[in-house]
This record gives sequence, C-alpha cells and structure tokens, in this order.
Amino acid sequence: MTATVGLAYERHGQQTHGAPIVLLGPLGSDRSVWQPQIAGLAAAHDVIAVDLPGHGESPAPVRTYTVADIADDVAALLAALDVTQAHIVGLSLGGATAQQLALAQPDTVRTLTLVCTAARFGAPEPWVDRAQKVRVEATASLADGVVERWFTSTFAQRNPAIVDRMRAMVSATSDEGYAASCEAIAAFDSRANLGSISAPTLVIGGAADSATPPEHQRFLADQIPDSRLQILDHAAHLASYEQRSAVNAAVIEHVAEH
Ligand SMILES: O=C(O)CC1=CCC(=O)O1
Repeated sequence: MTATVGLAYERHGQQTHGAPIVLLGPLGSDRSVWQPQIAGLAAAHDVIAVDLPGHGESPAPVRTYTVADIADDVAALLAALDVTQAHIVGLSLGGATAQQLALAQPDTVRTLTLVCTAARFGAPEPWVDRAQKVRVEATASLADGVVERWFTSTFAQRNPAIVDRMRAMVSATSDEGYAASCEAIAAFDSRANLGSISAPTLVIGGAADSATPPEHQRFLADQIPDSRLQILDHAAHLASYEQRSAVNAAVIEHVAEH
C-alpha cells in the first residue's frame, strides 16, 4: 500500500487499540526487516511498518536529503493515515528519524523506542565515501559487509537463509536512495538536542553491535530525560531480528506503560 505522500507501508493488527506502533528501519532495509516485530506485536497492537525514502517501495529522493526530511515524510504519512499519536520504534537510520520526529512533532510521539542507533554516526567522511561508492558500484557491492554487521557470527552460521534474504534486501535497495541516505546520515547530529525529547524513551542496544556500539546507546539514554536503557547480549546491529523475543517484550512493556 502507498500513502498519498509517497511512503510505502503495511499495516497489521488491531486498529481499535489506540496509538499504533510505527516501525522505521535501518539503511538498506525495506519494511520486511520488521517481520519478527509484525509477527510478535500485531496480535494485540496496530502495527505500521514503513519503507524509508529510497528504500523498498518508497520513491528515491531526487535531491539532497536530510534526516529531518525523512522525519517530515513519516509525519506526512501519519497525517495521511489520520494517526495523531504513535509509538515510534526506529532502528539505526530509522532511530535517527525517530529522534528527529520526537523533536519536531512531540505531540505525535507517544513513546519512542530507539534500537541500535546513535545521535551521531561518527565522522561524516566515511558516509560520503560510502555514498560515492554506491553511486559507482551499486548497493549490491556493499551487501556482504552490511549484513556482516547486522548479525553475530553465531546467528549467521545457524541461520544462513535469513542472512541470504537480508543480503538480497540490501542489494535490492535503490542505489540513489541508499546514497542519499548515507549523505543524510553524514549530516545527522542530534547530540545537542536530546535533552529536549519529551517522549518516554526506551533505548535498546546490542552488546555485539560494531556499527552503533553500546556507548552510543548509553549516550542517548544519558541525554534523553525520560529514558531507560537495555543492552541485549548475543545481538549485533539488527538486534530486532536476532533478539526478537527480548525486543518485542521490551516494546510491549514500554507501550503498555504509556
Ligand atoms: O550499514 C551500517 O554500517 C550500519 C548503519 C548505520 C546507520 C544505519 O542505518 O545502518
């Protein structure tokens, strides 16, 4: 399904149970990355999984793009769906978008769950370099490295079919969408603004996450006033997949409290 504003999404579960849970994924993903959450949450919740701009079925940006622009697109999608309040769950780039949405639209964000994300994803140069590489060599050229950061080696060895599926998903991401999103990540820096986030916030990290290691999650939890932190063992960057039960239980508890 496509909203009038152009972001593709899918909606599952019980639409009568108040504010929906909105899922925003990482760089190089489409909304299928949230399959473990859709399976675990939709029995009792209204769940909306979104393709970020230039990802999945959402159109690729035709100009320079910022995380604030992505958050505006998500806000427009929610408005088009008549959603006035939502529980926002974002992982990595989706988590940056979720922070920005909480800052720009505090009344819309009932709760925030930030998974394996950061206030700043390191120095800009590697992201600009990655954008350039993708424009020359295509997203598929990065897929092996990306998926290696998503899972612990133990999980990857035991679940080769999942790893193959995720690699194919990354490879299928539009080159321009991926590159523009890298540039958005390069420019993203919420460090000075985190103290203004008013939404009750759950920060979840993976103990083995090399892309956004636990110190990033500690910083977010230290700076966001109404927040708590959970670091999961046996999880790399895609903690929502590898530790699906723990992540789903934490989200359900967080949402139920608010
Ligand atoms: O692809 C990576 O290196 C990890 C990552 C950082 C931001 C994001 O969305 O994924």
